Amino acid sequence: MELILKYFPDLTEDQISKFQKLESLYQDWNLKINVVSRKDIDELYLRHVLHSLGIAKLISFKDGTKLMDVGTGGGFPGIPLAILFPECTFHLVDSIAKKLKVVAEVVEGLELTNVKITHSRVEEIDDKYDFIVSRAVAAMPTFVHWTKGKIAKTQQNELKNGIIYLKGGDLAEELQDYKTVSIYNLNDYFEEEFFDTKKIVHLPIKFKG
Ligand SMILES: C[S@@+](CC[C@H](N)C(=O)[O-])C[C@H]1O[C@@H](n2cnc3c(N)ncnc32)[C@H](O)[C@@H]1O
Repeated sequence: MELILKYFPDLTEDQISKFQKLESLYQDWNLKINVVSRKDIDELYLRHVLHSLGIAKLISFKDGTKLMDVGTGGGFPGIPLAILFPECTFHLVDSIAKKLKVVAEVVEGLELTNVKITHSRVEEIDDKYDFIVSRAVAAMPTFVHWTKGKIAKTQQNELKNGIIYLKGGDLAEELQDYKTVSIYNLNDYFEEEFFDTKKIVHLPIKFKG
């Protein structure tokens, strides 16, 4: 938890309490439904919570921003972002119901009122968002295809509406066709070795009505 405060020192009491509760909620639910690996549970705050919050080093979402987390799995990056941005709405989507059971329990345990959960493939979702966030779901061309038509026209934030994706490794080949893409290194924000290879990809998506 100190790790989160190290990089996000201005959290409210309510946010601190919610971040603290995450550990026991995930520990309990992970014993029943395994959604996070054992190693990752031991390093929940580093590998999941802080990694998810990396997005907040790139952009502080304006109140009212509408986001979807595609392939949220156990709730990452959606849950930590929903705690950090209580005035934004988060739609967490995954095609595997079992994982969403854990997400639902965590959302209930934290009394998060800005999170909606849907069991679906993202292709079936018919709505529009300022940003689609994600981590470790599909290669960018596939992901762009799946999320086509789901980005809102009206711009509320300085960063252009589109996809914000947490990715690792060498992205040059995967992203070569996207001329407007920006890549940010998470080790510019966080000093822990875990982030040395981790990046945030921002791909603005033009609205096509
Ligand atoms: C490797 S997990 C990542 C989970 C989470 N984002 C994280 O980083 O911890 C990938 C997740 O994407 C989901 N997924 C894959 N394809 C999907 C699709 N077309 N629509 C919705 N979810 C999908 C899978 O069910 C799985 O939970």
